Amino acid sequence: MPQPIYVLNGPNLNLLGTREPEIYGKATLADVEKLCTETAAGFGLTAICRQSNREGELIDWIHQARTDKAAGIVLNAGGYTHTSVALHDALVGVQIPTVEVHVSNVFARESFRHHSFIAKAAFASLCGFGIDGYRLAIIGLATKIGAVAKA
Ligand SMILES: O=C1C[C@@](O)(C(=O)O)C[C@@H](O)[C@@H]1O
Repeated sequence: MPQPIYVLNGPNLNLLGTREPEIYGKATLADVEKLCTETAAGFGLTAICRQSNREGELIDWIHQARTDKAAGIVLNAGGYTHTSVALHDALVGVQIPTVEVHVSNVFARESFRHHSFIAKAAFASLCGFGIDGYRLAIIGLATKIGAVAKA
């Protein structure tokens, strides 16, 4: 079985496509997950895609990623980005290379979005590329872990 990477989306990202489309665009979570699955496959990786509106469930999946020997995590923690010490601690606890992603450019928005508890536990952060940020995150993660693009 190809090596797994976890793609985790947090609260309200199930509403992508209908939620504030002027900020988040019109693509849906299903579009995000398809993009991630295809991009990961291009590097011989399997994207395990999950979304939850609950902090504890996201933490459980971060722990699960270690059990599954995941090669990496792509995480859009949504609003928990700006509040969750517990998600930060989970990422530090599992020591799996992580990329933080945001659909919107959080630094061009309200000041309460300018701080991320995830960033300190991630090796890279991407924001403002729309859903293409997930594709870019997987390419960067693949490079970091030495996964080779399939011909
Ligand atoms: O829910 C979200 C989505 C978000 O993570 C993004 O993808 O742009 C940015 C967060 O500030 C916000 O709470």
